[in-house]
Amino acid sequence: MSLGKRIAFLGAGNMAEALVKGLLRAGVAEPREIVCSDRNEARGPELKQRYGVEFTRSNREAVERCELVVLSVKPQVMNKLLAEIAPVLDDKKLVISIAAGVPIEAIERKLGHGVRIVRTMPNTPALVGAGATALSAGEHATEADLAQARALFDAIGKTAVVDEGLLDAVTGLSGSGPAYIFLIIEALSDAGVKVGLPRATAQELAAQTVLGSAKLLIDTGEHPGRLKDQVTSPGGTAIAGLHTLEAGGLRTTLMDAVEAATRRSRELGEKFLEKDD
Ligand SMILES: NC(=O)C1=CN([C@@H]2O[C@H](COP(=O)(O)OP(=O)(O)OC[C@H]3O[C@@H](n4cnc5c(N)ncnc54)[C@H](O)[C@@H]3O)[C@@H](O)[C@H]2O)C=CC1
Ligand SMILES: O=C(O)[C@@H]1CCC=N1
Repeated sequence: MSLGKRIAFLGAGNMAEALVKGLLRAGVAEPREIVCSDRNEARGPELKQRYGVEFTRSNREAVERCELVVLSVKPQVMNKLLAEIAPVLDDKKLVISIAAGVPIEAIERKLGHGVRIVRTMPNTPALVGAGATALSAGEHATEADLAQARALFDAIGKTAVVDEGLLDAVTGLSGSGPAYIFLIIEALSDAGVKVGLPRATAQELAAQTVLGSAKLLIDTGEHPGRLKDQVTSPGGTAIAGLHTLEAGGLRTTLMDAVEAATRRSRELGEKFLEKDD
């Protein structure tokens, strides 16, 4: 059922579109309750045609028409956006940021103190109702604000409330994680082709194996190591494959990747704080 709130998306790119589609799919918002704004005019007809949502090139107009305001531009243009919308934002509106790295304090400073902010880090599988989002409330956001923001993201996947200091780590793991997993699926598909499978079959088997393994882990609550052991017969095929992955340093590589992305999220935040234009 619709939450009965009008939601503005300021910056209607990839992540905003994933959220819009996920929210409509879940039925928590009606198309007429969603107002997207983007400086790229071409997004208007695309989004209207795909989802029937409202579109404007004016960020201010989108803010004025909505109770919930989602900040969904890149961190690099956030300061400009905040300066533009500050005059039309008051404490009656709830601001939800999805931007990597941008600290709540910096948004509060730009928008004026007292503004109610929930900072989040979603991911693109929200588009199909399988997102993973972490949320953190700003100083002036109430319990009800956090619950409201959480209800939006609960409709399109799983949520967790964390301290703001952990959001860079979330960005490194689940925010950026779909990119790692798509790379892995692409690599497994290539591998399937290398050992003789047709491309389409290889990709279908690779994707279903990732989906099925995640579902098995979540549904059973088993430790991943135990589930791995169940695939691994003595002297069999899986242990031969695992040996090669260990020799190639897959675990370390994944840890390094999450660490690098976390670091980058922190850097984006620091740059944002330095650049107060
Ligand atoms: N793509 C992803 O997987 C995720 C992205 N995010 C965050 O979401 C935000 C958006 O990322 P994407 O959607 O990937 O980027 P994107 O580049 O696809 O979308 C950004 C949109 O903002 C528009 N834009 C730029 N300046 C604007 C302005 N002044 N006013 C209005 N619109 C403006 C651009 O035309 C573009 O359509 C970023 O802050 C990113 O950190 C968070 C989680 C995951
Ligand atoms: O690459 C990025 O900056 C965004 C944030 C999380 C995923 N993509």
